[in-house]
Amino acid sequence: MVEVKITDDIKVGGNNPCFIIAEAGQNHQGDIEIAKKLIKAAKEAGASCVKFQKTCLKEKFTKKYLERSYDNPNSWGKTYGDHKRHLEFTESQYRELFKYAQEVGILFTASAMDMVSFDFLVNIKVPFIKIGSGDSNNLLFLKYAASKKVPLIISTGMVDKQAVKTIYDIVSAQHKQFCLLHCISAYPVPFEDCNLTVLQDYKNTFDVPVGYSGQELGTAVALGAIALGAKVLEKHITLDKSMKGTDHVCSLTPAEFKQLVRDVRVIEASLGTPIKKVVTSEIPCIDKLQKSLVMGCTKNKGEILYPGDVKIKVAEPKGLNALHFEEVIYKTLVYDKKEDEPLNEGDFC
Ligand SMILES: CC(=O)N[C@H](C=O)[C@@H](O)[C@H](O)[C@H](O)COP(=O)(O)O
Ligand SMILES: C=C(OP(=O)(O)O)C(=O)O
Repeated sequence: MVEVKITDDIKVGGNNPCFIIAEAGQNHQGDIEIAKKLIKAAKEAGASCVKFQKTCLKEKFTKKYLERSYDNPNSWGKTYGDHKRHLEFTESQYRELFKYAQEVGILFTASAMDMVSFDFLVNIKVPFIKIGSGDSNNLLFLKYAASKKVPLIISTGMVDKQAVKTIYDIVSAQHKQFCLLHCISAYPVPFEDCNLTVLQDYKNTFDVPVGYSGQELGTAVALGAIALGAKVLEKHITLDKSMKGTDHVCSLTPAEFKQLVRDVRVIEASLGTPIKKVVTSEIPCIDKLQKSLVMGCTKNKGEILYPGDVKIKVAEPKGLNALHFEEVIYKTLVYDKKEDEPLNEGDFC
């Protein structure tokens, strides 16, 4: 069973608890104080890690793309470049946030949106690096990232299964310290597009931990992902869904995130074993309400028990488990029995 080692104490996959990433992304509005509040909120919500997005704009985008007009209610500038420059923290701000997260006591990382950002994140020694869906077709980058031998969490939005296989082959040729996240890149994702059962296919196909990065509204789908075996879960976190920015609408508030973490842990605890058996906690109910075999009428020693003579009731004291009904009928009573008396082994032959 492949496990991905994030720190000496934290491993992902196998029987380890689901690794829950609070994706602060760019919900900080370009304001480091809001970013710190998001880090704190992620910690208080019980997330395993808080994550931002690191971009070197001229590495990720062409000049022309950065010059294109970005005129919409979520924009922080006239052009896409102005918008992204407003949202991008400097390297020294990243170091400050990393340090703050350490003080708060939560793992900190970012998605590397390009090779320059990847190198920076390796350099500051984040515990793992996320590669977002924007790079799920960027095989050159994935190969480069894999060659650096740091743990990776790779999202697979915007591509099909064939491409995901290629990602798996490229990265696993270098090492198996990576996870693959099923993801649909829409903000928000319509529920009917989530295709959560892809997770089962990923589990059957790939020999690395799989998880889910969800951009749909609410927490129900994310919880479904846990039930389907997600070992990593990523959801956006925001201080306020009505803030300006593309991702706030499909993010969770700190209170919602906290509830999500609690619910994830409940589902994990409840998945248990696929072996159906009677468990200890059922014994009081068995004693109180499970039915057993009793006499349906008064009969004497030597008489035959016909179907109507044996009843199934909640009884005190109990008779044989009612599952044995068929084994009792047409047997001969060894003792006299009154109506409602329990029928036990040894009472018939
Ligand atoms: C695919 C991808 O990178 N998606 C990211 C992760 O989910 C998003 O957070 C984008 O950065 C965000 O939606 C971009 O918004 P705008 O373009 O308004 O800055
Ligand atoms: C784009 C990202 O993630 P995802 O593809 O999982 O939404 C990211 O983490 O930057």
